[in-house]
Amino acid sequence: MAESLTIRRPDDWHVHLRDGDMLRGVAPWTARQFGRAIVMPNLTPPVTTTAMARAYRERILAALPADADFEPLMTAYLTDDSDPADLAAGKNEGVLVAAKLYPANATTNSAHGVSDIARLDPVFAAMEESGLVLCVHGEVTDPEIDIFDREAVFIERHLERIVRRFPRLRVVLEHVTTEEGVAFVQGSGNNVAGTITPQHLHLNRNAMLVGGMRPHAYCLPVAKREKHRLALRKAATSGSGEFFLGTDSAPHARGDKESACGCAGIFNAPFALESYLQVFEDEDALGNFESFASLDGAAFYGLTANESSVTLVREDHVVPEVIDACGTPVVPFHAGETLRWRLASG
Ligand SMILES: NC(=O)N[C@@H](CC(=O)O)C(=O)O
Ligand SMILES: [Zn+2]
Ligand SMILES: [Zn+2]
Repeated sequence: MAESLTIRRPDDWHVHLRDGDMLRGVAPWTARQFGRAIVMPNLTPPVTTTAMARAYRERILAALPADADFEPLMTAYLTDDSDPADLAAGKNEGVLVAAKLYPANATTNSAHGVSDIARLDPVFAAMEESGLVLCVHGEVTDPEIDIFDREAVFIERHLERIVRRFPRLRVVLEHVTTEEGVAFVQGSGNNVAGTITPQHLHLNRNAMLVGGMRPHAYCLPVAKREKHRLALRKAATSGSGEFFLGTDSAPHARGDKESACGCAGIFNAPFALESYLQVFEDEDALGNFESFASLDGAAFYGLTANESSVTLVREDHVVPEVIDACGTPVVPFHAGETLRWRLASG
């Protein structure tokens, strides 16, 4: 039984770092584990332009210790008014790495999202041309569609068309939660990939709803049936390059989650690697962990893997019940549970 594991320093291909005090409270947790991260733009107001992404990048760097070994990779939030020329310029100037498609009102701070996706075709064309990656929150918001079906329907209604129409556009189906999502990524060319969160590898919908409603297990897309969780575990641990690590760490104040209308999002940044690693060990796939965490995402984004490394050691530890994010209490994923691995050095 392996007692320690050393891998290239991993990257997080989907994270919410927020802004202000919350940013200062949570960004160090991500920078501790990851060399780079794709930073989501769903602030209020959202980060919609190259200039806003540049300014946000500066705020992130200012929120971290000067010696942090961390590079934020910036994204722009697509809206009905996105300017293809500005996005292409952002990519060419090295400010933007990706742009994010949120269907309007799909998730936290997505009220400005896109109302008619087909109208964005000129934007997708400019992204395909300039090499900007399209990151997708893949859920329809049609009130007729059951929340547990929203990912599968999004793929049918929108994603298949986008991928067919823009065959050179690199597309990431973020936080895949269904076997349909897994099959879509597997059935597409190598310009299409998926990120998988730790929570969707650990939790099914029973974990959220049986024996009491657990707001800290609620995120979007919502956890699905057990068969979907099993499909995700298989995809993540398979060693294929098309699925890679994206935590979707999404902190909300404890009071906003433990509420009559609780916010969606799970704060998993503090022990994300430990959480994923436990899954790889349980699936007998420790040998594929480095490729999922540290190699495949970089390769997809056309970046080289990090030079430095991190070591995880086998050591039981209890996850704190609450973490103080510069004055805001936030409940971390696995709060109160014992994890088997611990990040030793980075
Ligand atoms: N995942 C979530 O449940 N919430 C995210 C938004 C998102 O990624 O959809 C957030 O910003 O809080
Ligand atoms: Zn999302
Ligand atoms: Zn997210």
